[in-house]
Parts: sequence; C-alpha cells; structure tokens
Amino acid sequence: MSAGALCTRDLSCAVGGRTVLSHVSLDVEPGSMLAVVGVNGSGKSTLLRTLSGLLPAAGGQVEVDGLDVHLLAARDRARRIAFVDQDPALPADLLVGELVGLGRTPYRSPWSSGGPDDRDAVREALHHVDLMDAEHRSCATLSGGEMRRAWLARGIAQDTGVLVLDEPTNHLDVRHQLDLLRTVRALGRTTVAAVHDLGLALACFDRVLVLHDGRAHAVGPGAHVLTPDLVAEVFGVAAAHVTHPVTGRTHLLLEDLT
Ligand SMILES: Nc1ncnc2c1ncn2[C@@H]1O[C@H](COP(=O)(O)OP(=O)(O)OP(=O)(O)O)[C@@H](O)[C@H]1O
Repeated sequence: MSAGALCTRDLSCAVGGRTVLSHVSLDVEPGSMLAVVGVNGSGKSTLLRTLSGLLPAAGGQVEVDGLDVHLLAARDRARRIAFVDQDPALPADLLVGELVGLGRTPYRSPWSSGGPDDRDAVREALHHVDLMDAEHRSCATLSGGEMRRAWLARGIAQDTGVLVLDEPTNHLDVRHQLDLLRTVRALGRTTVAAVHDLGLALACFDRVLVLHDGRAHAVGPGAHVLTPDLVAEVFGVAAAHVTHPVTGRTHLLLEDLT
C-alpha cells in the first residue's frame, strides 16, 4: 500500500455526545487532494478531527496506510497524519522557527532539541510557505495570514503522508490562497481540507466531498459534484457553471436571488 492511503469505512463522528455524521465511507487516493465543503455546523471540523485520530470514531473506522488510525500509538500516528487546526491557540513566546520545529516532535527523543535533519525540515517548510525571513521572529509579530502559513509549515515539517487542513485559506489574500494550495499540491501528499470557498474547492482540488444532513451527500470531481442543483439544495444559493474563456475550465458563478 502506498504511503498516505486514507479511507473511512461506515464512519460515524460525534462531538459533545451528539452524532454529527453517519455512514461516511471514503477512499482518498494517495497524493490526491479532497476538499470538504458544507454549511456551518455540517461537521467538517468534526470529520477532520476524527480522520486525524484526535476524536474517537463513534462507529466504523478510519484507516491510514491500511492501519486503524484510532489504534495507532500517538507518535506513529503523528508520523503518518498531520492535522493543521483552524485557529490554534499560540504557545506563548515562540519564535516562528520553534513553532515549525514542533512538527518534528514525532521524530525526536523527549529532551532533544533536534539535529541537522530537523533544522533542514524546518527551513524547507518555511520556504514552502514563503516565510523564510520570519524564522527568528516572534510568532506574536505575525499577521493573521502569516500565522496561518506558519501553522501550515509546522504541518509540512511533520513530514507525513497525509495532511489534514481545517480551513487553510482563511485569513489569506487571494494570491496567498492560490499559492498555498499550489504549494500543498506540489508536496504530493494526500490532503483533506475543509474549505468554504466553493470556487477554490472546484478549481484546486481533485475531488469534493459535500456534507449535508449528517451524511456524505456527494463526492467526486468538483465540476460533477458542485452542480447548480446541489449548490441550491445544500447552500440555498443560485449557481451557474461558466467556462473560463482562456483555460476552458469550469467555474461557479454564485448569485443571491433572495
Ligand atoms: N464540543 C462540542 N460540544 C457540542 N457540540 C459541538 C461541539 N463542537 C462542535 N459541536 C457541534 O457539532 C456540529 C458540527 O460542528 P463542526 O465544527 O464540525 O462544523 P463545521 O462544519 O466545521 O462548522 P463551521 O463551518 O462553522 O466551521 C455543530 O452543530 C457544532 O455546534
């Protein structure tokens, strides 16, 4: 089995004692990018946390590289799946390089500050997110968008086959949104990301999973899944497909008709 193979079998996800999602069966192709979309509260974060092993499965299974995520030791899991949270609390007084270095924890002995390989991984990750010059700055001095990229760099430095990203493009300007998704693509890792921007989901991901009414409502290539009918049903927004005049790719036009 290739590294980064991720699948769920009849997965149910619960949070705060409430089942949020049921019967989710998914195969995420190694190296591919899956966008998870759905209205607020549809269960995107809960699904991502369950995939990452941070929440127990309320039923069914998540497998990474053929192994049950919820049975793996924490260090082994952290070498296979990196989770980048939506809005993590910042550990006080860390330099950016130190924050990114936390991604190397699964490879270090408890009291080690890291060797040359770890330092190289940190610099490479900072390079990927265009923050090379920020390595020695305090995290407290970063803008919201720079901070998002620093957290992503920590996930990249973790050097896992699977990256799970909760709203990675929030707070980013449009150039950095596209750059970030291109960077993630170039890493070649299996990526599952919650996104709110349906245009980005369609343009930048191989497949889109739509969560609706506690289920995996649809999954497949964005242009097949994000049809005007589905967008109207799930999001209550009128949509049309248009073909980009230069690239010939399908895009979504959204219109509020209320
Ligand atoms: N700790 C908790 N206790 C109880 N209910 C929770 C808890 N965390 C989340 N929920 C509820 O579970 C449901 C799913 O939440 P989740 O955060 O997964 O949705 P989401 O699709 O990521 O939402 P958003 O788009 O707003 O980020 C929501 O109804 C939310 O209120």
